[in-house]
Amino acid sequence: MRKIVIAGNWKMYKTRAESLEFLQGFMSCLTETPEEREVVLCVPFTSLAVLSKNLHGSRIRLGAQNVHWQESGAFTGEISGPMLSELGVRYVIIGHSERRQYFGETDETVNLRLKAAQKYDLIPILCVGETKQQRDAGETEAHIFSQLEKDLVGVDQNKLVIAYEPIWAIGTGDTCETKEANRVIGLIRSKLTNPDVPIQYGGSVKPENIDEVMAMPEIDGVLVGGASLEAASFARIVNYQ
Ligand SMILES: O=C(CO)COP(=O)(O)O
Repeated sequence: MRKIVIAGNWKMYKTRAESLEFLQGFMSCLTETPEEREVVLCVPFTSLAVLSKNLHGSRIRLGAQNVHWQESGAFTGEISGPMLSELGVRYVIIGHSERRQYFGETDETVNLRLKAAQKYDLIPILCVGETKQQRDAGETEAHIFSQLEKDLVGVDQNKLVIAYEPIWAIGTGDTCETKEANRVIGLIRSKLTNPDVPIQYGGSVKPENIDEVMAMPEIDGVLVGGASLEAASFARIVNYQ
């Protein structure tokens, strides 16, 4: 059976104090959530330590938003697998479209980061997705298949989550039609050697559309940006019907 993974991607939001405040509110809303749903908070590096300390004994998992492929070295501004593992981090987002677009991340570096994450016992959440231009040109499938082919070379599909995030649906309020997201995710699954890899949908997921998204048979969870920043809103998403 495929695992359900509901993850928040806080991006570059929340100070340490704001993170702690969120956690207190969020934990009080989580009591009813079915145990089999994995709940993950992918937070800025500066909030990892304080959340790790306060998550002790909780079923919420901690996630980071990037990891370098070397164990240590002269790589200013980067973070390594052992640094994250030591803090109790279990998941790490890799290849988010914002990293690919603004920070020169390529399929080659994404591949290196995926393998490094697994080496240090972190479960990577690999993000793939097309631009509006690619969609309009009918290139959605070709683009995503090319990303998967390059990104997944040598990656263990037993320790992996994939997020389908159409770039045009991120932060725009313009959600991909749930049936279309379900179709693309089915295509992604057809390219994997392990059909049980959880595949999430990401892009303008909010309390108003979560039930419809999660009713789709191919969708195994969500990667949520803006709506994960507020405790009640993310709790409603985690507690989908
Ligand atoms: O990029 C995203 C999650 O990684 C999606 O962001 P939004 O939910 O704000 O559209």
